[in-house]
Amino acid sequence: MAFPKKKLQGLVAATITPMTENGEINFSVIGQYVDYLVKEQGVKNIFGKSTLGMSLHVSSSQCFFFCRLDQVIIHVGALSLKESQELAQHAAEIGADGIAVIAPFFLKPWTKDILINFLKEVAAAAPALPFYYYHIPALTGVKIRAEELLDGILDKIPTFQGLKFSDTDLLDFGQCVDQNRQQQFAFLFGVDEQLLSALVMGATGAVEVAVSQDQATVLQPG
Ligand SMILES: CC(=O)N[C@@H]([C@@H](O)[C@H](O)[C@H](O)CO)[C@@H](O)CC(=O)C(=O)O
Repeated sequence: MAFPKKKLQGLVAATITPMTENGEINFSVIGQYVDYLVKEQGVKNIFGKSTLGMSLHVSSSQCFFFCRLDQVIIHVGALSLKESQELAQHAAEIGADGIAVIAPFFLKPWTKDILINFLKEVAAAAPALPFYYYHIPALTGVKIRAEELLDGILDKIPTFQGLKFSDTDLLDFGQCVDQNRQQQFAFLFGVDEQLLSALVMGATGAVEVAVSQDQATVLQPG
């Protein structure tokens, strides 16, 4: 498959994970939630199993399937490589448009090569899907600069298509953009407070929260 596929740009909504009072995923309200995102907020792209959706704290081997959207990117990061690969395969099976992965965050990769090898193995599990690296050092504790990671990344991960950059280091972000102008990468910014600056620097889009806490509460059952 030739990459890039459809370039991911503009608003990409990070989604919540609706829960029942018993702590189970509430699949029954997902249709209503998607209606809200599409009709009320004009959302066309989503980032599922996001940080906002507390994906790493929700027990589920299943990805949600959202239809009626242009692109659905599913986060498949996990501490175990095998689990991450299974989630990547599952995302491919249910028709996701791309997968994203954070760095493993307990026993951390301490060099770029170790991190790249982990990401490469996950990407290889879903070879037809565009791959995005989700850079969020404040939560993973993995401080390898995104600019360093992107250097030569296509040689290692041919499906690499972009970066979700959730860090306040705008120098790093700017270098990622500047040093990859020849590529068709998506640069999605994830720190709401710095979005304007990031857009000026060349962000192609943003992963943002498209639902307030009040609205999220409305989606919970009685
Ligand atoms: C990592 C994170 O949670 N980012 C938030 C921001 O709204 C973020 O909470 C805010 O900018 C921090 O002040 C959103 O962009 C949603 C998001 O990117 C995600 O859930 O992955």
